[in-house]
Formats: sequence, structure tokens, C-alpha cells
Amino acid sequence: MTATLIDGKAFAATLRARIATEVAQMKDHGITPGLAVVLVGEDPASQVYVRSKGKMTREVGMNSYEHRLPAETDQDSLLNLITRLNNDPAVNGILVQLPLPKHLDESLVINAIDPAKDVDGFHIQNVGLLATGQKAMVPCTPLGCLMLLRDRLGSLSGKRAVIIGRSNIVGKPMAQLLLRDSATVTIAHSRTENLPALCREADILVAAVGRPKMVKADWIKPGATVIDVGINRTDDGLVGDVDFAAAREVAGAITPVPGGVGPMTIACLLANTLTATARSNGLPDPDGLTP
Ligand SMILES: Nc1nc2c(c(=O)[nH]1)N[C@@H](CN(C=O)c1ccc(C(=O)N[C@@H](CCC(=O)O)C(=O)O)cc1)CN2
Repeated sequence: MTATLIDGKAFAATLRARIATEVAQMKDHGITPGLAVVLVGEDPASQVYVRSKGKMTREVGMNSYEHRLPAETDQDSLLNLITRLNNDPAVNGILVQLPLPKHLDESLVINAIDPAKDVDGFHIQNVGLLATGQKAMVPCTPLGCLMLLRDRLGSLSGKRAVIIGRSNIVGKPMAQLLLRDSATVTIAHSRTENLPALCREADILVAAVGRPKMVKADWIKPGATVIDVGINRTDDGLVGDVDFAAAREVAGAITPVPGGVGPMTIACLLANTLTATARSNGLPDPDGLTP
């Protein structure tokens, strides 16, 4: 069996077009969503992502505010900028591109963002709201994975899901979202015993470890849906955490890298910015953009 390709690039383009329609309607009511993105330093991949975020923000009709700071920026200067953005009524969403240079305290910086403008969903308040099943801002990459999974499978209720990776950005929020949809969820990590056997039990396998081609074909239950969050730059180019060519002969559906989960991350950032704008203006959440 050759797996169906889950085309995240196409899904993200459709999502962005829908967001553009909703932004146009907001503008008719005098509201223009604004997204501020802060980049500290010159990490080449981060520069690409930030440029792409700015371009797509403008394409859907939102205002984009980019703040590029030198790598040696001190903590207080960064916190002062965040305070300014928190207090700026034109800014509905704030994102600090990660990773930050080592001398900056990532948690302190993220938790300085107004939770209502935290379109990354990384603020401790949003983490807690998500974990307790309340209305939260939801991290973009797991939100994108959830959208792809629901589109492919419909109901996730009762499905066996294994997530490889326990990061705050992907693994943990992904688990919360799948639990919310009544999947049976296991988070696996570097100390998990007999990982291949555990993965073989999964109807839904999410790989988010950052190790190129780690997940082999014989780790996959025939017919399973495989979501590859890995973005690893290797001598062979960009590869995921899943050995794609072999895995697609076993899985029922699989996301490619590139063109799978990655494009969903930015589309969901725009979705979150729209949601944050609606909430701050006392409007209902836009349909289908929040879990
Ligand atoms: N504050 C944040 N920082 C980071 C996040 C995040 O969600 N919030 N996620 C990643 C990077 N990221 C967005 O910031 C991101 C990663 C990948 C893609 C993407 O479209 N990938 C393409 C491949 C692009 C390439 O060639 O590199 C794909 O997979 O098809 C978009 C955004 C870390 N930091």
C-alpha cells in the first residue's frame, strides 16, 4: 500500500485564503489585525521564517510589524519592547521568534507577553488554559497538525496516538489537543523503552524529535496516519524525523517534509492573530480556527 500524501502546503494556502476573507470583513468594520514579530540575532533559518511570516501576514491583509534586534540585545531592552507592544492597540498578536540567543531567558521573555496577544500560545497562562480544557491561544505547529488530522480522519475519538517528543512547543501541546479530541495519548521520548513496539500500536503517530529519519517503516502500524514535524537540514537536503520513502509504503497517510506540517505553522499563526483580534474586540471566535 502506498500512503496518501497529506498536502499541508495546499491546506495552508486554503486556510490563508479563508483568513484573508475574514480579515477583509473585519476591515469593513474598521478593524485591521496587527501582528508584531520580534527577531533577536541572525540565525539563518529564523530569518527565513520571520521574512515569510511578514510576507504572509501582509498577503492576508493584516498589518505586519517586524522588530529585528542585534544578537547582543540585553534582556531589559527586549522586555521593554514587549511592554511597548503589549500596550500598543494596533498590535493584536506578538511573537518572539525562537530560539533566542543563549544569554536571554526564554521563559521570562515569553511570560512577559500579554497572554491575550500571545499568538504562539507559549505563555504559562495559555499553557494552563489548554491543559485544563479552557479557551486558550494554542501553539501553531500542534494546531496545524490537529487540523490536518481532523481533515484526514474526521473524529479522533478513541484513536491510539503516540507522540515522539516532549517539547513545550510541539509534543506537550499536541498531547493536550489530541486528549481534547478524546484520543488515547502516549508521549514518548529519549528514555522510552521499546519505542518501535510502542509506535506500532499507534493509529496516529506524531514525530517531533528533530532526528533525521529516526522513525523507520517497521515502527509504523499498517494504515496509520503519520505526522512528521521534523525539519532537519542534512547533506541530502531537508528531511523529516520519519524515513519517508519507506514509511509511505506502510502508512495509510503521511505528511511530507517539506510541504507538510511546516506551512501549517505560519497559516495557524495568522489564524491565531485573527482569533486574538476577534477576542480583543469582543467578537466571537472565527469558525473552525480554534480547537
Ligand atoms: N516563536 C516561535 N518560534 C519558532 C516556531 C514557532 O512556532 N514559534 N516554530 C519553528 C520555526 N517556524 C516558525 O517559526 C517554522 C518552521 C518551518 C516552517 C516551514 O514552512 N517549513 C517548510 C520548509 C521551509 C524550509 O525550507 O526551511 C516546510 O516544512 O515545508 C515554517 C515556520 C521554530 N521557532
